[in-house]
Amino acid sequence: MRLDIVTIFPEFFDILDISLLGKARRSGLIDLAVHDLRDYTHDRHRTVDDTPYGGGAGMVMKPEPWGEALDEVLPQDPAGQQPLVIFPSPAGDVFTQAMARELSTEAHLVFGCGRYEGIDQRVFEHTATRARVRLVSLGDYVLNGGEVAVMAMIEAIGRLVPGVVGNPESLVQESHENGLLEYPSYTKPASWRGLDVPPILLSGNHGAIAQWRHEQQVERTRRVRPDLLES
Ligand SMILES: COC(=O)COc1cccc(COC(=O)c2cn[nH]c2)c1
Repeated sequence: MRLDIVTIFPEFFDILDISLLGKARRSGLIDLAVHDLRDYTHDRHRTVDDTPYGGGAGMVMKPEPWGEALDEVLPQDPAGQQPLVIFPSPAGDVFTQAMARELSTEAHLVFGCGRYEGIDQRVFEHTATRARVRLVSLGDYVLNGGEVAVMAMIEAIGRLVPGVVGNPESLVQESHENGLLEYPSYTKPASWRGLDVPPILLSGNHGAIAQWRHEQQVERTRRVRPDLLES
């Protein structure tokens, strides 16, 4: 999988060189490139924003730098499948585990990190003439920019790319993988500060343990996220 990120804070993504994704990058499973939007400006101050037409507070990201950055990142002659360009936005489709699973099968993802009051609307319109474009929301709150959202999405997507996580089994019993929240987990010691591990987990009866864990998932989901039981 090829990942490109366009941002005015490229150093924000240095952390992707370590941990799981660092290993996936070194093994060639994931090919990541970060692009500084300011490298596509031509004035002395490397300006990426300007005042909004129609007035109002704040600044809007200029279309020209985005156009030139995406000229470089998007294939000129999209022979194969068109890349998918994702812009984090409060106005986007909500990011879910199902979306992460779907996106983990893409060959080429491009992430555009907005800042200020947003990106000039024509960037989305023009990019849609040469790639698939999707606005994606992490939730109903506002961040100062797309970088944090992109980091979260890359982690959620990257760990689903075959080979990135050592034991694929560990991806199954997870919150949201089977539509339910995960069961509570325990490890040694069997008793800690007067708190004991549920005896069923020490019984060695794997059928009963699986049943208990499923019951815990349903009970926790009903209590914390009843909306997940409706779908
Ligand atoms: C139309 O989209 C744009 O112009 C993108 O521009 C911006 C501007 C500021 C902040 C962000 C980051 O996204 C969020 O705040 C966000 C995503 N999920 N929940 C909150 C993006």
